[in-house]
Amino acid sequence: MPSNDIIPLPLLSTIEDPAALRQLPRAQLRTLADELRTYLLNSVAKTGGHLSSNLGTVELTVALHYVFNTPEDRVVWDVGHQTYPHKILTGRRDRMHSLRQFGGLSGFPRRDESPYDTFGTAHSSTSISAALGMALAARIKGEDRYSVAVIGDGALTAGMAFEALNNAGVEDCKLLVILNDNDMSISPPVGALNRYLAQLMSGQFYAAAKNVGKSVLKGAPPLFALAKRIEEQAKGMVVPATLFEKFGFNYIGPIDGHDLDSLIPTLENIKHLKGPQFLHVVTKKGQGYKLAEADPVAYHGPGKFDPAVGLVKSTAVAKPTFTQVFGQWLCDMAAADPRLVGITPAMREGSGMVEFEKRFPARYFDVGIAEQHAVTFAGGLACEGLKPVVAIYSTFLQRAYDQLIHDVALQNLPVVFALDRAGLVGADGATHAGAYDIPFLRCIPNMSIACPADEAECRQLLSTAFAQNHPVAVRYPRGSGAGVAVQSSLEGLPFGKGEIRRQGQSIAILAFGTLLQPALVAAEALGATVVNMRWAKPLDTALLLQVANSHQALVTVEEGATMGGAGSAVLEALQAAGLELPVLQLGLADEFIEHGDPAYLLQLQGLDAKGMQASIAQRFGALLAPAARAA
Ligand SMILES: Cc1ncc(C[n+]2csc(CCOP(=O)(O)OP(=O)(O)O)c2C)c(N)n1
Ligand SMILES: CC(=O)[C@@H](O)[C@H](O)COP(=O)(O)O
Ligand SMILES: [Mg+2]
Repeated sequence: MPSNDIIPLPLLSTIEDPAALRQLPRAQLRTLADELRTYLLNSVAKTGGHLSSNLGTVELTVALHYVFNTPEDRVVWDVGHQTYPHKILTGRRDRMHSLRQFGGLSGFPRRDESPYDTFGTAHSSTSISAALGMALAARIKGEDRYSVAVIGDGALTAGMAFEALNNAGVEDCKLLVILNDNDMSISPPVGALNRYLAQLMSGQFYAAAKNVGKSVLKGAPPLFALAKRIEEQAKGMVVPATLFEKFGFNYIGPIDGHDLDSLIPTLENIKHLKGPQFLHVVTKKGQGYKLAEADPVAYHGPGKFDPAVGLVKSTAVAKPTFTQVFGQWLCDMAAADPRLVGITPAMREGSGMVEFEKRFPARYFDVGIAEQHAVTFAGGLACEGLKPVVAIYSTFLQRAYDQLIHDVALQNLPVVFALDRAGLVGADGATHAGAYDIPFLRCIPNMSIACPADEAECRQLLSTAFAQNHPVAVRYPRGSGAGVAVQSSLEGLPFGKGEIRRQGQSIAILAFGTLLQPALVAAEALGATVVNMRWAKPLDTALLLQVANSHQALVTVEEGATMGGAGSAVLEALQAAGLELPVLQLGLADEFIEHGDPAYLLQLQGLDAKGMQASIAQRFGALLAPAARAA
């Protein structure tokens, strides 16, 4: 397929903002949506990004900006991974080539990027709460505008979405919740809600009302109101109210989310209704690009590809990622120990659990986007003598903090947390960075935190964690590491023990996790000692004190927030031992770190070998040998 530079996009190229879109005659919107889809596909093929969800929201985006007076009317996109069409129509078309790259457009809505991005999202299931806040603010301030939340069927499974529905259903405000139901999360959706939506869709008990509704929705508002009453009577007689009506919403749908002739009149009519409205829209993930329609999972977040060819499996022998190392360990340990159960909150692929599900279906639990539930559920399993492994991205564990404390740690339950995406993640940026887990975990009693330095240690420390009788988190980053060969043994490393990796003098670098590799390089130039600490909690205090007593200065290194992190733990331990020794803490600065190439971001944080060397030389230059000072 030719690139966007040479594909003629006569209509799309005239739309610099939604006001221009609203000037178009309705008859032209189909053409606009087609051009938008073409542009989107070509653009994401060049940058990589969340493709299939965006292909599925093209018509909905056109319809929303056409019918509503954005940005006066507020549209909040849940997760926000489906907002590329929205970005293209709201003045950012020409910057799509910079998507998810350093200094470029974010892959998610950002209030500082555009007034049309009404709320920052990326973690799911926040849209209804935020839109309700906006709707009630409008009511309080006497402003006449609509607030719209667009939420997917996957995101709707989270408790937070239901907390918001529960609150919204009794409020008299201009709130519209649009359920974008594509019958997919990242992987196939799970749970009873999904079954219920399928039932609604099957139309078995809703067909009559729906048909009445459909003709009504195309009519003028007064007619609509009349027919709505007929519809309600019909529903009252023959069908139970939907779940959403029980919550106090006026339920409308399901309607075809790719049919602008359904979407636009329906939305126009909804604008005249009073009270909270719930519109059920049915879309297809990957719509309009056959390969993505056939495999929406693979095209959920692909890298760059040629749209004419599609995704191609690389034949090069690649280093295994930490995720793969975890996935293999999980299967091996499950084969060895029947007590092991694996839990994922809707991240089967990302967390490396595809094979585990195939081999151990009875011990595999995808609980949906429900991190809080996942953690407490693990607690329950552990109470009964099972050994739960919760595979969860560091950033998403933030959701389940109280559950971690109250339901697991306080009861000292043996749950293993396989914390993937610890540290910087790259293209997803600040919302997804696993920057805070060491600080937020290490203050919890009973909790331990392992920080493997490479792939081999990752497997070993998972085994160590699994052998404990209390909660342990093993944190490892996105992608691959040093490429250290992983052994097939399930033997663990000693609990809470580090090791000296390089013996130097004057200065000792204490590395926590994968930054051990650049630390070794920096130490070579500086003549410094390097300690692979392995555990942020418990700290190997014996080793720490031994090193502290034999060096003049310490440097701590971690890919996580410096504030309150492993370096802080070292300071606390030194203080407790009454040792006064200068310590330089290297880690992520007290700022949100934007999207970009992870290696470049680490460099900007001074966490590559050169950066570490420079910081150490600057702070402790006087302690270095003259040759090292000059290097
Ligand atoms: C709290 C949280 N957990 C997990 C994720 C990862 N995640 C992003 S999109 C997604 C699936 C969302 O499904 P749905 O809302 O139906 O949108 P679709 O991808 O189908 O468009 C998941 C699990 C997240 N962003 N936030
Ligand atoms: C939107 C979202 O939360 C996920 O799709 C996320 O972007 C996946 O990240 P990984 O690519 O690291 O699995
Ligand atoms: Mg979905």
